[in-house]
Amino acid sequence: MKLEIEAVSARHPAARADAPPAISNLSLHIAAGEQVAVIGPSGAGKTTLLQVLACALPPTTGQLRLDGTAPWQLQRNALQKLRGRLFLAPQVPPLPPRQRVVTAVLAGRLPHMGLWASLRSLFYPSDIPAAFETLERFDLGDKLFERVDRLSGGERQRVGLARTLLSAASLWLVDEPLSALDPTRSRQAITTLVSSARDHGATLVATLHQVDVALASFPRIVGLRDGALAFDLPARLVTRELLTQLYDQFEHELRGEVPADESEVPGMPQPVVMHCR
Ligand SMILES: Nc1ncnc2c1ncn2[C@@H]1O[C@H](COP(=O)(O)OP(=O)(O)OP(=O)(O)O)[C@@H](O)[C@H]1O
Repeated sequence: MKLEIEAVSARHPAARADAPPAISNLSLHIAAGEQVAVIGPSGAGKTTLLQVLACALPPTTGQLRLDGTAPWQLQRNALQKLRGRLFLAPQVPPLPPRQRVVTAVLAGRLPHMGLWASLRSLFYPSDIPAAFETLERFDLGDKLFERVDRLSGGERQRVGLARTLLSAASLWLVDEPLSALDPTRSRQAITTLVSSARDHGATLVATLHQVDVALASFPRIVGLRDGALAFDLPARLVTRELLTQLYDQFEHELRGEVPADESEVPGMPQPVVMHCR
C-alpha cells in the first residue's frame, strides 16, 4: 500500500485543547512495499504518526492518502474496508488473558474472514500449522497451546509480531515492537519482521527506540523530533551527528550502537557504543 501525508498535523484525542499538536505540518511519501523505521525521542510523535496512518486518528489539518484514497472522505463502510487492509500492532498487544497463543496468533487473520469463519476460528483454530510455523520464526513454537497470561512480556510482544505476519494486510504499522526484548531477540525479531514484509510485498512502518537495530535492518529511516521531520534518509546516510542532534537532551534514550563520527575514524565509519539501558 502506498502512503502519502501532506502537511499533516494531529493531536491525541485526550490532549488539552491548548496543547501543541503531537505531529505538525508533516509530509511523507512511502511507496508500496517499502520498509521504514521511525525513530526519535519520547514524545516525538511516533505513535501519533502510526495512528494517523492507521486511520485511527483523523488529521486536524493536511491530507492523508492510502493508495491514492483519502480515507476520511469515505463512507463508513468503505473506511472500515480500507482499515481491513492494514494491520496496526500496538506496543502492548491486546491479547485476551485466557486465550491460547494459537488463537491469539490466528486472530491476525480475522479482519479478512467472514463473520462465521471468524467466530468458528475462536473455538476451533483454523490453520494450526501456519500458526506454529510463524511462532517458530520467533522461537515460540513450544508455546502454541499456552495461555497468553502465562507468557512473559517479551513472549507476548513476539506473539503480537507473529500475529502481524499472519495478517493478510498490505500495510503493517508496528509500534515499538522491541521494548520488552533483549538485544539478541530484538535483532532476530526485527530481521524476521522486515524479511516477512518483503516476502509479502507489504509496506512496513515501525517505530523503534533501538537505533542500532533500525539502522541495521531498515533501508530508510525517518527521524522525528517535537512532531516535526528531522530527517528522512537511507539508513547508510544517517550519521552520528544527525542522531546526536535528534536525541539532544534525550541521550539516555539513544540505545545501542550508533555510527562512529567520521572524524574519529577517517573514511571508515565504525559502530561505537554510546548508551545502553
Ligand atoms: N494519552 C495521551 N493524552 C494526552 N496527550 C497525549 C497522550 N499520548 C500522547 N499525547 C501527546 O502526544 C505527544 C506525542 O506522543 P506520542 O505517543 O505520539 O510520542 P512517541 O514519540 O510515540 O513517544 P514514546 O516514544 O514515548 O512512545 C506527547 O508528547 C503528548 O503531548
